[in-house]
Amino acid sequence: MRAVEEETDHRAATLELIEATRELMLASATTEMGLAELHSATEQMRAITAVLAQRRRPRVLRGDFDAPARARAIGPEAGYRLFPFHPVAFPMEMHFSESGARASVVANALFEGPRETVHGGFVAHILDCMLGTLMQARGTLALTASLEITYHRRTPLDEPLELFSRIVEIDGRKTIAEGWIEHDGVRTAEARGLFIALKETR
Ligand SMILES: CCCCCCCCCCCCCC(=O)SCCNC(=O)CCNC(=O)[C@H](O)C(C)(C)COP(=O)(O)OP(=O)(O)OC[C@H]1O[C@@H](n2cnc3c(N)ncnc32)[C@H](O)[C@@H]1OP(=O)(O)O
Repeated sequence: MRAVEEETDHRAATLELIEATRELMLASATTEMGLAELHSATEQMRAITAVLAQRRRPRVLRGDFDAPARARAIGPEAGYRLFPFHPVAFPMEMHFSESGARASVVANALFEGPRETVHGGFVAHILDCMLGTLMQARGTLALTASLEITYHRRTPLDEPLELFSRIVEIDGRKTIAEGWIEHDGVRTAEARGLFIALKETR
């Protein structure tokens, strides 16, 4: 067991490590350096992996469940970063109002599907995050029961994207939420999700 202060330092250091990992993933996937640099970088990366893998936890670190609700209580000026410890999750920071949420993102080359376009699976991931985290910010522990995505037009890479979500209807344990992505003020994709509040408490 680590002491509380050490734990805080360890999480902060892990955040930096994950940020560096994201940068490494993008650089690796897009580098045009020569053979010698590629072989050397591969060797160095394997050495780093060997060090880190000596002691591992079974799962990726998670944030505190109540953190989005705390950000919502402060207001839209407070940002909540999703999955900061997860290099594969789409990096985004949400801002909550009384009725909804928004975020501003840019999708880089790692998220490409069709040429110059965000992969449809990542579009769904982004929108599920916008809806699901809004539920979480409202203090509801719920799972996505269904998620319908409509792809109106291509969502471009390397361009500013605006994300939105809001609650449409609440009926007992069932909540319908919707979200959308805008580029240059035009909707590229929309989502409508059904969320079921779990019976069990956390
Ligand atoms: C790439 C890297 C990623 C990093 C990611 C980090 C992840 C972080 C994670 C963040 C999370 C992000 C979000 C995620 O990714 S959530 C993950 C994806 N979702 C799941 O895995 C959910 C799987 N499903 C279930 O567990 C159960 O089916 C649930 C819990 C949803 C309901 O089972 P439960 O036994 O509790 O409920 P019930 O049967 O008593 O039904 C209750 C009511 O609901 C109605 N109903 C139920 N289902 C449907 C349906 N499909 N359409 C229409 N209606 C439906 C049903 O008719 C009834 O209505 P009524 O008769 O009362 O009127």
